Amino acid sequence: MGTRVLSRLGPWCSRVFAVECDPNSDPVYFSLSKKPQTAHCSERQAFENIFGGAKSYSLHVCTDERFKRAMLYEELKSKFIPTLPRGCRVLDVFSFIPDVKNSLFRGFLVKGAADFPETASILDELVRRSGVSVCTYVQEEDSQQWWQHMRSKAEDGTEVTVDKYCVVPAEAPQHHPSTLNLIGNDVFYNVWDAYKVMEQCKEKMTEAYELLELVGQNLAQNKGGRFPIIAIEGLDGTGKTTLTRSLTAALNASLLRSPPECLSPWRPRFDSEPALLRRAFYALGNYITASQIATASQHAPVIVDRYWHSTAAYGIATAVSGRVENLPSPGSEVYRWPGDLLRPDLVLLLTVNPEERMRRLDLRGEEKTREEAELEANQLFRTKVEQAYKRAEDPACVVVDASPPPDQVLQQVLLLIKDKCHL
Ligand SMILES: Nc1ncnc2c1ncn2[C@@H]1O[C@H](COP(=O)(O)OP(=O)(O)O)[C@@H](O)[C@H]1O
Ligand SMILES: Nc1ccn([C@@H]2O[C@H](COP(=O)(O)OP(=O)(O)O)[C@@H](O)[C@H]2O)c(=O)n1
Repeated sequence: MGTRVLSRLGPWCSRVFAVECDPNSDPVYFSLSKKPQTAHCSERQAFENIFGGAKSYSLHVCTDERFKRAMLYEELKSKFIPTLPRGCRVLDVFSFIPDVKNSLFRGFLVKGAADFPETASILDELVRRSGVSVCTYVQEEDSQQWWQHMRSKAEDGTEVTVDKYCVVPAEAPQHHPSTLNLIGNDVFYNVWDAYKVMEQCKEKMTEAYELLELVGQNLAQNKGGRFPIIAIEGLDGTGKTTLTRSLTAALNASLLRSPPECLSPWRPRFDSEPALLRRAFYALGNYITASQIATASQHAPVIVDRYWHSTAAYGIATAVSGRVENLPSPGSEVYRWPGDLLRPDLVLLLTVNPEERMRRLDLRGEEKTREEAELEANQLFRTKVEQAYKRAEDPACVVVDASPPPDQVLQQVLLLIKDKCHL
């Protein structure tokens, strides 16, 4: 178990736990105590709901190395969880120290596992894995209290219960736990932070190696020319491609995109990697696009189809679970622009209502990225992406109603550009 982590981030028993049962309501929060404490009836009911009538398990990825943490989490999610019998219910569980950045460990609560003996043996196997801790939740009959047993393997291979704590109710923290690790895991605020992530997999992935080479060649030039730079943002299907094309013709501009064309062949590969790598890929793509913008803006206005705000808005909305209210509040540092990335002069956020967006996507009928497919199925996620866009600062997004016909949207945008960029 991650002793180094626990010494840096405090002992296990000082952590708070959050179990998410339903994305539309608050998680159930609990902490640990050596001494039993009496819980109110409603709190006992909440524990009953999350742990169920029989023994439950929780798995926590406990390492402060972000790369290892991302890989282990993905492995549990994609390889281990699908092997559980259908009758088991799996809930997301967080363990964290309130208000301490980067203290979040993600994991899973497996409910109903005791009904399937084979599940217990699979979970037992995980006790041996470095970076993963396994706990069981047991209700003591006489006291009706739930106890968390933290398990490990002794050196001779026999299983031992290392520690045992009473599960007690905890207050909801001020900020949702899923916001604690955003910086440096889901959003990168300088090129080197994303670069370091990519470096960790360059031995195993030739795509990562080649991407790093490209970034290295494109970093020198990062100052805009004398022509304005206009980024067009919005959810898929809001009309970005249509508008960027007509705008480029109307302004005699250069059209660029993020990720840039040169990264297109590697995109499917990174889209199927764990979130940390996927985010690092898109973050680095912005720096390559920035270098192309720097050159192009010396000769003509530049239109960019998606840029940094897409990377940040999708990254934040994917990582922050549950309700829109769980997003970091407006003004939070997560909505800032990276200091080392070429800034656009104007960012336009295209918005249309969900029905119209769906109608347009159906008409287009193309293949979608996995993230876009999830987005389509999930109205809550879409709302979070749009909210994150709207909270971006310096430059903020100027919201454009993109529901009128294409030509009207173009005229509206041309007026905006004339006003803001004096073109
Ligand atoms: N203003 C508009 N009114 C009606 N349909 C539109 C409009 N803009 C785009 N479309 C259509 O909607 C679909 C999605 O537009 P597209 O430009 O590809 O969006 P995005 O690049 O944002 O995913 C396309 O079939 C396009 O022809
Ligand atoms: N600059 C960018 C562009 C895309 N993306 C990611 O790419 C996905 C959307 O890209 P896309 O190419 O499907 O979008 P459209 O250009 O089709 O609207 C989102 O899921 C984002 O996570 C990003 O992170 N940063």
